[in-house]
Amino acid sequence: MKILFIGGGNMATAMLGGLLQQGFAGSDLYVVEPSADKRQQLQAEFGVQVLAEDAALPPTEVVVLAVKPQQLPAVAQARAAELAGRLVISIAAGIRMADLDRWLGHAARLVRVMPNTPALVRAGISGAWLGPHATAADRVSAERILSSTGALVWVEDEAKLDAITAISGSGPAYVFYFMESLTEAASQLGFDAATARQLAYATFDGAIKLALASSDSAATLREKVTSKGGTTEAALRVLGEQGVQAAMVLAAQAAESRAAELADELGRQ
Ligand SMILES: NC(=O)C1=CN([C@@H]2O[C@H](COP(=O)(O)OP(=O)(O)OC[C@H]3O[C@@H](n4cnc5c(N)ncnc54)[C@H](O)[C@@H]3O)[C@@H](O)[C@H]2O)C=CC1
Ligand SMILES: O=C(O)[C@@H]1CCC=N1
Repeated sequence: MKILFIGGGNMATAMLGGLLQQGFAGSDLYVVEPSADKRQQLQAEFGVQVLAEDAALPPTEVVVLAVKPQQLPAVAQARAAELAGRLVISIAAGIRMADLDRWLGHAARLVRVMPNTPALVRAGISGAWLGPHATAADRVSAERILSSTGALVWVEDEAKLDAITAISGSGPAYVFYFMESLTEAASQLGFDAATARQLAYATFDGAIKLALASSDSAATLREKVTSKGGTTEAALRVLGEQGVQAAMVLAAQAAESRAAELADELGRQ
């Protein structure tokens, strides 16, 4: 299978790294990227075939649209004829199939995907939706490509990608926010910046490894830390009083609403 990426930024780099680790040959992977620096870097690091922005697209079975959402209308219109007949995988946030089809001027065999940045270290999770014109074979191809950067969850309708965006697409930022918050708490309890960071990061790392290795739920693991009348109970009481869990739910709902709004805004182009 030959795969062409349009856009050679962070997400394309993560996917290329994963594909090469999975056994794809650099000679079967192509990247269209306007930045000469990025092209040189991609070629040196991965041995992939690089092409300038206005180059004709080589014949590949799959094209991954990996430009920013705001760049996609122009890219889709410019590349419409060349994309006909190929499996198109779009990782652009907030670009709906109906709009992409309109810009292309034809119905694409599309798989829409919402990845996340831990893909950069092969620890991503992507949500994917199989468009109505894509085939069972397209689903297998997409699965092979997307699993190279981590786990994959299929959703049954396109709108569910907004919920995926709210949980795992934006989710790494929520985790980093909690990491920042625990680091700040450590600083306020008197540790220097390096020690505060070490204490907070190691705590997240250890807790996540423990949760993944354990058959206990997160709630049970939390209870196992919490001694009756002890320190954790005192801390969790404050988190409860401050409504942290309710705030998390509201935050994810806000992200989901914004995803739909963005798709409406971009779709007007
Ligand atoms: N960063 C994130 O957390 C997530 C990003 N995404 C999606 O992934 C897509 C790519 O995002 P990143 O890799 O973070 O962006 P990026 O900015 O790192 O990469 C985009 C690349 O496209 C190139 N480009 C611009 N115009 C082009 C053209 N006409 N033809 C070919 N290439 C062109 C740019 O030079 C740049 O290297 C976006 O649509 C974004 O919505 C999805 C989920 C999470
Ligand atoms: O913040 C955003 O809009 C994008 C989508 C998911 C992660 N970043």
